[in-house]
Parts: sequence; structure tokens; C-alpha cells
Amino acid sequence: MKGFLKLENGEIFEGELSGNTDKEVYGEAVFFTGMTGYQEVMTDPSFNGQVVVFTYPLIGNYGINLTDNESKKPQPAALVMSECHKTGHHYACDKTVEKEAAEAGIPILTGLDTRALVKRIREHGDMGAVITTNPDKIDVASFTPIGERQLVADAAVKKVEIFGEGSHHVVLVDFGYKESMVTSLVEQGCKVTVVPYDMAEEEIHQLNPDGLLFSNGPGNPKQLNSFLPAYKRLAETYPTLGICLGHQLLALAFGGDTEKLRFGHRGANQPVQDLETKKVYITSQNHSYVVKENTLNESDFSILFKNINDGSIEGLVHNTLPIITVQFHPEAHPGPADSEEIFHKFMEQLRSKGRETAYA
Ligand SMILES: NC(=O)CC[C@H](N)C(=O)O
Repeated sequence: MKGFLKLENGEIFEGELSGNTDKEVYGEAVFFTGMTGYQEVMTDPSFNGQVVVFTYPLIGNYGINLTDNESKKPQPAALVMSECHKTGHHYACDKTVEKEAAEAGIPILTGLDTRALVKRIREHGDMGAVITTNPDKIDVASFTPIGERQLVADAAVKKVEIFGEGSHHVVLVDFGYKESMVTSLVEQGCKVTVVPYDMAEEEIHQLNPDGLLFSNGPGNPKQLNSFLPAYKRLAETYPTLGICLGHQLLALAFGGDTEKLRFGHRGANQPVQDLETKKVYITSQNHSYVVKENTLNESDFSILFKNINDGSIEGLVHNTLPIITVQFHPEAHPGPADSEEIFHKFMEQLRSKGRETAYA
């Protein structure tokens, strides 16, 4: 069936629509540059509410398997790609991308010039977009933009979940966590208790954690402003790791500010430099917001990582407390193990109970 993507600036791209074709779908048009990793993108809750445009021209060639999902359901509002592979060739392939999307009610638009679309997004910035069969009727600007929506309530767990039996107890404050985060922690010898982002502080203390992980999640961190004082008190009490949205929230909680990039970082080869060791990591990323330069109190945090492409802040370390935060995804595997080191540092802090040993 013929379908269209209409951008907030009025531009229309025509393609072939499959999956959910019965209703209009609104989301934020963003692009992902990885050649692989589409299954992780489809199930990462941080993509909730987004129309994901894949720059790699063929998606779905190794299908969808039963082990690499990052959450229980596909998350983006819609998928846009040049071509979607019809079968998927891999010994572990369980179903096709089309089938996975159709079962989840997610439309896929193919057969359009994704290069032109991505260039447009790079010029204008991430924009609202609607996938529809009737673009003339649609006013994209009439939909509430992603930055004004509270997406975390939908993406995060509603009830406590427990994983692993390790001797270090990590409470993962959930905003829409990726399952690989739990896997990484369990592999490091942790028991992980996942709790809803709005769990009362007192209840978190009662769980008696050795450390906290503030997870990734969708949307604008400022939608969670009312929780920041509690997050600050918690981070001041336990060794803490913040990842992506978690990093942004901790920066806000300690008085910093965040801003939206013109177009986000979404891909598997974002170069990030550790400013102390000068070591460069090739990282997986998926974010629109960043911590704003010069807004952090220098007596609190030092900048630990920067993005080599655009110089944006990619990680922080507290100067006196055991708090590490990263904008990138240390749990992801764009190569074999990459930035897994971040989890090792966090574990060192847990083992020493972290009070006097800040990240070094
Ligand atoms: N992966 C994430 O946690 C994304 C954080 C936030 N939603 C952003 O887009 O910047």
C-alpha cells in the first residue's frame, strides 16, 4: 500500500507502507546510523515515541532472534528504511522485521530516499513526523511534541523486578531500562532490583542497596523535574551510575542544565574520549539531549568524557562522591566489549562501598 511520511516542515516523502496501515502515527523523526543493531533499536524503550529512519539501506537481513530484545515489546512509533529484507537469514532468526512490527502494530515505510530524508533532518533538526496514507489532511504541528510528553510513565516498569543472585545489590531506578544493562550487572556478580522511577525514597532505602543505577529512558529529562531532589539525595547516599537519561537526570539534580541537540546521536560508532587517559571508545548511542557545557557546579562534577565529533559532554564524575554518569551505552556491544570498563569502575565503587573512593 502507498504511504507517506509528512514532516513538521510540510515536506512529504512517499513510500510503501506495511505493518500497521490503518491509522496515522505521530512521532519524532530521528535517524540511526548503525549498519546492524536494528533489533536492539526496535526494542530499546528510549526509542519510545520516535519515527526511526535507518540510514543503512537494507534492514532485517539477519531477522529477529529470541535473545537480543532489549525489552518486552517493540518501542518506536514507526520505522522508515530504504528496503526491508523479506526473509532474514541467520540460524537464530525467529521472525522477520516486518512480522515483528506488524504484531506490535508499528508501521514500516520503505522505498523512499532515506538519504534525502536524513539530510533534511540534519538541516532542520529532529522534527515531528506523521506516517499516513493521506498526507494532505494532516497538520503535523497540531500534535504534542515529544519534548512535552511524559513518555517514561509508559516505558518504565510498574512493579519491582528482581534478577540475579550476586552478592552486590544494585537497585536500578527504571525509566525504560535496556535488558543488557541488567545482564551486564548480573555478569559482574550483582543482584539487580528494578524499581519504578517514582518509587518513594524510603522504599528504596528499605531495599538496602549497595549501589544505584539510574537507567536510560525516552523523552526530555526535564519532564521528571519533580523527582530531582529525591534522586539527588539518593545519589548522595549510595555509589551511583547514571546511563543516558540517568546521566542527564543526575546532572539536572545537581543543578546542571540540559539542552536538545539539533539532531541526536543514534548509532554504533560514536567516538568518545576519556579526557584523563585520552583513550577513545567507540560507543553505541541513542539520545537527543545533552548536558549543557558550563552549567555544572565545578566543585561537584568534572567532565570525564567528550564526544569527538561535536565536543558534547558524554560523561561526568563527581569530585568527592562515588557517582559516575555516561551519556553513551556501556552495556551495548558495538564491538566485543568496548566500554564495559564503566561497569568495572562501578563495581570497584560497590566493593569498597564507595564512600571515599571517587572514580579515578
Ligand atoms: N537513551 C536514552 O536514555 C535517551 C535519553 C533521552 N531520552 C534523550 O533522548 O536524550
